[in-house]
Amino acid sequence: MPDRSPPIPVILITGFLGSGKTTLLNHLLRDPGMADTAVVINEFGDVAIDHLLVESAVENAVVLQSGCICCTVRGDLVDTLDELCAKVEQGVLPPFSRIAIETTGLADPASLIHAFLTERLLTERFTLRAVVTTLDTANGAGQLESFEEARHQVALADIVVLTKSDIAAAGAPERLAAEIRRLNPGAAIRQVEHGAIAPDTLFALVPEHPSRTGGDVLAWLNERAFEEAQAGTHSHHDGGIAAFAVTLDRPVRREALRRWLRSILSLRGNDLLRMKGIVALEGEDRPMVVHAVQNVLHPPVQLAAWPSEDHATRIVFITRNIAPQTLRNSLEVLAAREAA
Ligand SMILES: Nc1nc2c(ncn2[C@@H]2O[C@H](COP(=O)(O)OP(=O)(O)OP(=O)(O)O)[C@@H](O)[C@H]2O)c(=O)[nH]1
Repeated sequence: MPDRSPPIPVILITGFLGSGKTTLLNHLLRDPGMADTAVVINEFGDVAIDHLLVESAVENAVVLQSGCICCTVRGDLVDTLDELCAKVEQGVLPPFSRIAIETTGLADPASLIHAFLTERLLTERFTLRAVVTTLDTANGAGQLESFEEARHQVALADIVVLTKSDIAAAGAPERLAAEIRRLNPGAAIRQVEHGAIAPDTLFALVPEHPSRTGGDVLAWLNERAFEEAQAGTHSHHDGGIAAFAVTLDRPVRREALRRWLRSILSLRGNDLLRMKGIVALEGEDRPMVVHAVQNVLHPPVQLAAWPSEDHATRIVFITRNIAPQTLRNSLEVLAAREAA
């Protein structure tokens, strides 16, 4: 596959066991606009079943059978996507212009996201367009309370699709949406019955990752949602997950930012579920966009210009067992040192 072609977008569909991933995927694949989608379905256990349930694009489905995608992702994912590209080159499979990956219900999507950010064979050819998490409205609250995987799936989502509201108690979608906003204030939330949503409508909910060429950085950061979440009440069933925004009104030196990122990721990377920010650099009029998922830092991107009048540094965090004040303090120390 030529390296110069634009990266192929990847849609990651995750969500707890039975939450409606396959139902949603089937519906999306029925849309003519999704005809050139390759589907990768991860199975847990010896017997691959889910790919039999995906109705369309079956000839493009590739099943990872060597266990849970979240444990063995690197080799498997690279091999699988390689195999897919090779089959296209050999004319065995039709060309595709996007990939949809359905994970097992017990997958922690962090390892997959890591792979797409760090694995050269993947970063060269693919770009993660959206992480879509299905959450069963009837059972979601209990799953979030009992299973760390379910909390991570929600914390790392760009879009949470609330399924099965047709069979849930009255008020359940609103209660669950409040819980989701607390875990991941930046995620878009959409109630969908039996997977019935058009792909264009679904993906319009996610701004693309900002790059040198633009992108809606303010929508991507969605900092206001984090501030509102901070102001809200806190539950005792959150597994130590906190979502908050930190702002700094003094610019920081490029080198100091680099050191702060390195130390925070190496010391607390595992508990830093997600970090996104726009940073004012001392002596420079173009801000830096930073983005990390656990201990993996996406290469920082310097934007051509500030996206609005507000030139303050804003960083949003979703953390596990890290007090917001700890991160706030470390950033303030960074800024104060620069000012000294
Ligand atoms: N009533 C109702 N049932 C739904 C809805 N969405 C999915 N289902 C049903 O829920 C069951 C599980 O859906 P799947 O799409 O197989 O869920 P999944 O997340 O792929 O399941 P696993 O792959 O086993 O983790 C199926 O019987 C679906 O028909 C919905 O919005 N309402």
